[in-house]
Amino acid sequence: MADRPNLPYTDAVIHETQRFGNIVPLGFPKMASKDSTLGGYFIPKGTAITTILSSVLFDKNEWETPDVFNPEHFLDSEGKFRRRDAFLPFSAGKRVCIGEPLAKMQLFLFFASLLQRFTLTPVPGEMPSLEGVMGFTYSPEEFRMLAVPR
Ligand code: HEM
Repeated sequence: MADRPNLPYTDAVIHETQRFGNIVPLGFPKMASKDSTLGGYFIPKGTAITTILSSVLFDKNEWETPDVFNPEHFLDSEGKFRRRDAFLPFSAGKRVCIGEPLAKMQLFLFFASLLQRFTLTPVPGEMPSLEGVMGFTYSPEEFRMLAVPR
């Protein structure tokens, strides 16, 4: 496992953006290949199943402020990055996202470089909506923002 990048707050903001952004709320449908029991529920062979990652990314028992964008979810009392078991935007288990390491590396490199060069702010009077658009993925409504060179 690679070391964590040495910018804990940036790292925490990116993780919180992934948690709050919840861009793959429903997984790809699967089918139980044999009779199984999961969490006390009997699942007969042939049952169609999908994950609902929103249920864990916004779980009130896991997150201090599940419905608020709060990078502190990923910081300990000394400001160091802390992993959270409920951070599962790439799902988990056998069918976990195969692109997770690549996506994480790119998100960090892209946003760290962007934020080193620009200050991003909303256009005055045009606060972006937090309501997303549901399709195959959950994406933000179109919005404008200002990128001011630092
Ligand atoms: C922020 C970026 C990404 C997110 C949030 C994401 C999320 C996910 C999730 C939740 C799944 C599991 C879906 C399910 O079966 O329930 C998945 C599967 C998958 N992802 Fe990603 N993904 C991302 C980027 C990528 C990238 C960059 C690649 C390829 C380079 C990739 C390739 C795949 C593939 C091939 C699967 C299917 C794996 C399997 O069923 O065995 N993803 N992704």
